[in-house]
Amino acid sequence: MNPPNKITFFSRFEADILAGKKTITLRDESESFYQAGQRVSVSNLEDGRCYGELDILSVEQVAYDDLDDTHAEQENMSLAELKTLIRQIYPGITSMYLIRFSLV
Ligand SMILES: CC(=O)Nc1ccn([C@@H]2O[C@H](CO)[C@@H](O)[C@H]2O)c(=O)n1
Repeated sequence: MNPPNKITFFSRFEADILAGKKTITLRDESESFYQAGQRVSVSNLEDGRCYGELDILSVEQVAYDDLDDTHAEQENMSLAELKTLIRQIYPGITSMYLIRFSLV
């Protein structure tokens, strides 16, 4: 089975993604199937509305404890905000998948 060629984000990130201010996302094992070179449609989780396409540039594992200011900058937030957010979305997670993307 081919991995789904779509990715969803919380709708509050749409503006940052379209402006090129958010260029990475951190996901758990359930979304580790994305592959560099893949083109995916991007849509809002809440209403399913598709608003563009992303090229997946890389997928690599990263530990929660290794998140740094560079990751936060690529998420267009502070490191404290990013770590709090991850704790909310993925309670107790220690290892994630860092997915780099560019808007098509
Ligand atoms: C919609 C859905 O299924 N899942 C997720 C999971 C994560 N994220 C964002 O990725 C970054 C790191 O986790 C942060 O910016 C998160 O808010 C998201 O938008 N949607």
